[in-house]
Amino acid sequence: MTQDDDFLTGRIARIPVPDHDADWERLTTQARIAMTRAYVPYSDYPVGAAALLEDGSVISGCNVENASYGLTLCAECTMIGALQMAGGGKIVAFTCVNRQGEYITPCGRCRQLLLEFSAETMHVRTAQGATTLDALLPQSFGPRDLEINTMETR
Ligand SMILES: O=c1ccn([C@H]2C[C@H](O)[C@@H](CO)O2)c(=O)[nH]1
Repeated sequence: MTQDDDFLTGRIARIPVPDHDADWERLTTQARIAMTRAYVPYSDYPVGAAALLEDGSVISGCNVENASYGLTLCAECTMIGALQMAGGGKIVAFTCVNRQGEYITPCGRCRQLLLEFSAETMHVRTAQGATTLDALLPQSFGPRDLEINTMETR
């Protein structure tokens, strides 16, 4: 097993925030793999999301649509559910891609979902490059305002 395989399966500790294109590329690979699991009979727009957690593990998700269109779960939603089911954790880096492998930025609701499980320095890779969740969701209201530690709630 190569170091890349270890990264993809979340078995090795990583630096807190990807500094290098190669680190983002590995995370994006996980998002692309997740995208292939999407259930998108209505939009035909598959999305995959992947997050690197503080402990070095990687969690991913795909969008899951519904005949009642508005009930669609974005890839970020299923990823956050998977994160909690896997024992919780804080996200230090996140990325999201479409079928073409292009970076897309999370919708408004999903920015708030991500905030709930974010490390304070959480970075997001967008088509414009790496940025912070704070930049995508300025003046936010989240668990830190309620002095809730997301790791202590389970
Ligand atoms: O960040 C995003 C943006 C869109 N979608 C999904 C929702 C819907 O299934 C499809 C088209 O909007 O893309 C996501 O999963 N994540």
